[in-house]
Amino acid sequence: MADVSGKDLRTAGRRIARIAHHLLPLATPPPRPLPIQRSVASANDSYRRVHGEVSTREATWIPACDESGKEYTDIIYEKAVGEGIAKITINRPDRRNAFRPNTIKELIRAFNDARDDSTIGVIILTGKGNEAFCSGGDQALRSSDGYADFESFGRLNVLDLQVQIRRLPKPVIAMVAGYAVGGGHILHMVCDLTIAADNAVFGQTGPKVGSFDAGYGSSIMSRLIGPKKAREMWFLCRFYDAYEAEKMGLVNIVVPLERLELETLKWCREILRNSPTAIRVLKSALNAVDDGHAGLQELGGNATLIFYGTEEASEGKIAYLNHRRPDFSKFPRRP
Ligand SMILES: CC(C)(COP(=O)(O)OP(=O)(O)OC[C@H]1O[C@@H](n2cnc3c(N)ncnc32)[C@H](O)[C@@H]1OP(=O)(O)O)[C@@H](O)C(=O)NCCC(=O)NCCSC(=O)c1cc(O)c2ccccc2c1O
Repeated sequence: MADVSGKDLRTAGRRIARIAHHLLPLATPPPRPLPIQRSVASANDSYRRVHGEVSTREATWIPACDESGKEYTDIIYEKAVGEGIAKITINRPDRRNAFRPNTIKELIRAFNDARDDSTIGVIILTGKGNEAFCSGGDQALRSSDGYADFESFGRLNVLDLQVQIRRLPKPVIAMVAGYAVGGGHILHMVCDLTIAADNAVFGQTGPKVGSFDAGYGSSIMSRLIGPKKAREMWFLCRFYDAYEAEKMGLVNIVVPLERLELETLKWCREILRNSPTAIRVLKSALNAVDDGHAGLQELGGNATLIFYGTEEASEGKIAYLNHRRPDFSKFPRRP
């Protein structure tokens, strides 16, 4: 009998397995990959023992205003009592929360306030009611040079809002119930995270109504879902339900409509447990490559911000103010 080594046996075993695989009846489905686990919910790791469960209770919201003290008409701006969470709600439900220039001006004011308020760590953007997050620009106000409401000239000021959200050094979470379409779909895409209710519907409509967003609306989408799917979304203008959107990478999680706010609050509270500076730097780092010079500026600004808190940076400033040479000799030149 021939001398068969262990290696030969293993090779033969692999070949037989390969052939057997091809011979399997077609009806036998290949093994399904295990469902992706969202987070490891080990009940007893030391982090959980120290920090406890993240609360899923409701928040107590109080109306907020910005330094202008002006009333909001198109949005609702609120802060959660004692929580570090701001909520900005587009409040035009009878228009499926379509935005007009004034809506965008108010959103910009509220986002600025939430950015400057050091008690706020996370911002939720949402739409009033369950029918729509936002249906984009108000078509009734579209003119030959943008959208015009109280002014005689048109605007595309939603583009300024998109940039503001992208550069805002705190996480912005889109909380989506109902339609997020057209410019509303772009708004959720520029947010850092999207929590979708199971009734959410996503899609672009621009080419159907003679419009397009060739800025973030195209480039961020392509990054999020890939160039082929982005073409599909823009060229065909189909709508996608929440689960399809989740598969495409457009949303982080789909939850029952009635749990939408509680789940969003849980995500906010989980973020708020973590280091605000780490979150801030990470947001700018995650955007840096795509945002080019503006991305580097944001990331670089964070480096300067952190450096200003050091003794080494202070030495430079104090020496200048005291008209003496700075003594940097005591600071290490780290490898
Ligand atoms: C969102 C819908 C799919 C919802 O359909 P549904 O059947 O549930 O509701 P209705 O269609 O009956 O709507 C109820 C009510 O709301 C009005 N409405 C809804 N959306 C808008 C809107 N966007 N503008 C104006 N009015 C709206 C609707 O007319 C009804 O009013 P009634 O008086 O008749 O009761 C469906 O409503 C829908 O498809 N809406 C339109 C979506 C759309 O095309 N949006 C605009 C795309 S363009 C855009 O948003 C845009 C965004 C940008 O960021 C840009 C950036 C740079 C350049 C251009 C941009 C741009 O154009």
